Amino acid sequence: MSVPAVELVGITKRFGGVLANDGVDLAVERGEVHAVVGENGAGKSTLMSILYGLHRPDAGHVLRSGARMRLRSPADAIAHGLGMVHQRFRLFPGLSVAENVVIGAEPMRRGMLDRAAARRSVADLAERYGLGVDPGARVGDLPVGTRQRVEILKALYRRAEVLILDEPTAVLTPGEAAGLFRMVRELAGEGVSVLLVTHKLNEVLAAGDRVTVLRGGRVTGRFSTAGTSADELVRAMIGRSLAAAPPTVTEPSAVTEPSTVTEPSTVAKAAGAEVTGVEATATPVPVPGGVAVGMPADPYRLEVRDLHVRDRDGVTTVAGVSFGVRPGEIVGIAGVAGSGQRDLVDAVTGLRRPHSGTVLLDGRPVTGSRERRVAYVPGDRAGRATAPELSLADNLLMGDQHGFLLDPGGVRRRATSLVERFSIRAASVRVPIAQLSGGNAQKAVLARELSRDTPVLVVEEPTQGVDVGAQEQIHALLAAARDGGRAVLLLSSELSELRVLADRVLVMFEGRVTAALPVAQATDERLGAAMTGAAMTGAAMTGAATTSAATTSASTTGAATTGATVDVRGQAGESAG
Ligand SMILES: Nc1ncnc2c1ncn2[C@@H]1O[C@H](COP(=O)(O)OP(=O)(O)OP(=O)(O)O)[C@@H](O)[C@H]1O
Repeated sequence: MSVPAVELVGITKRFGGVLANDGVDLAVERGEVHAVVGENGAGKSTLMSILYGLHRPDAGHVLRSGARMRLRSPADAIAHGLGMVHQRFRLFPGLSVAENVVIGAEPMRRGMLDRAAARRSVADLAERYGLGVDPGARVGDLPVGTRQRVEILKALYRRAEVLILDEPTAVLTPGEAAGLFRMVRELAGEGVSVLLVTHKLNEVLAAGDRVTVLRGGRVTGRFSTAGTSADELVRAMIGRSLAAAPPTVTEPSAVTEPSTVTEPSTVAKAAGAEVTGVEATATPVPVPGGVAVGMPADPYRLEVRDLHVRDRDGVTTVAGVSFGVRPGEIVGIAGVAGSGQRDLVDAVTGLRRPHSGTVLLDGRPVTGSRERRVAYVPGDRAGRATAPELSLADNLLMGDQHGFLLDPGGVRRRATSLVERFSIRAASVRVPIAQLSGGNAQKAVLARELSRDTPVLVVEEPTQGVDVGAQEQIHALLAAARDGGRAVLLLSSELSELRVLADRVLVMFEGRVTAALPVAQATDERLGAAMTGAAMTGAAMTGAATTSAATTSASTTGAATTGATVDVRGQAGESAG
């Protein structure tokens, strides 16, 4: 047998009382795609960080082509031919692809950056590995999938022969993910070894050669992907099959208050805001107690009317979007990154003031804080959802502090109960949330927001970075929130997730809704076509008409104009609509 390209031997790493890696052995052959899987907190990131020189192990060592490496920092790892592509890219948006790739290792000519040489070598590399990147393009103008290739090019430019990819498809569309894996296979064919950390077992089985499974810091399985099923991997990961023991879930906070408004606004109807062809097919959702919610006749809990949002540079990112979400309904939003869905969510949650248009909760336009009526799980967990230096307990309470100000015992009790209910793994509720594994921090945010007693729930990428067992649990919780009568707006780049959870799926492209489909009609083909603007599907026809109809209506109908402008200027909007 050949000498492995890299070999981790007996790696042990503790963080205080937490044993993150416990005598881990892992060998990666030259030209092999080796997946590392395991539930949240299993120790995958810690192991990769040790390999990349970001953490020092307490015991064990790392061999490169059979020779022991000294890894004091990433610079040592890079010098030994290792490269890592993190989930959060480290690129300068204002610089070109070539400048980003060579930065820190620039070709110089008479003391100056040799731009021509930089472009040439980046173009050569891109060509050699079939990366399809224009070296002269400005990184800020590139889609996410292409930015990721720039990160990979950066590593290859530094002569990486072992590439660590940390959940590389978390930010990619299905098409981009397929492109990435074609490229990964190409790289492997050229002799590059790829370490792939992911929660997506279909990717592991499709793109990997071998798999190492971690659980509680130890290796619990080694597989060749040939002849291995996803279920075998799951059992090694979580100790059971997924179907064997579905989690029992109780709705954390059923919303019982009745809606205050009984009719969707006539203005909205006149403007075509109700996407009729699709609404009529909405299936009633039975709930315990025999009451059906989500009936076509139910008024909207959340309604968006002819919303326009502009970014800081004045560019329109949401261009006339209208839809409603009824109690007991999950409306999914799909779209390639940058299609306006993030700004739409910002406007719905009150984080961004729309340029025009209205957001209504239970029929009333909202202007100020939505904190107490809209629970929100942001996609950008580290940036928006948590205060990293605060404890897990404090983070579990954020937004709900008032009741607990004088009751530290209450804070701890509530936190402990959420930790149990959501199976959050942490040494204690007192540790800073930054010390939790990515998936466990994500579960904490979901626990906090799902347990808040709000009629509307807005969730972005709920299962990004969480393990398969937790994915199942989170899906069950979202379904329970829906069945308890909440209106749920779900943004997800996982089409399969939208299909499992949503009652209807809206697709956004260039700031508009290009498809509005009941879930039964939301095939990959239809969604894919709408995501690239190639087709207008189902009620999107109406949706497109909605834009112009609403504009006309807004300019000719006094009530509509009032509704829109009152909301935008932040004046008392309660009487409008
Ligand atoms: N800097 C740190 N300080 C304290 N504890 C840490 C630190 N980094 C990781 N841990 C702990 O080590 C354990 C392993 O975490 P790690 O991030 O390696 O897991 P993971 O398998 O990558 O999880 P995920 O899939 O959620 O990203 C967890 O219990 C985590 O809380």
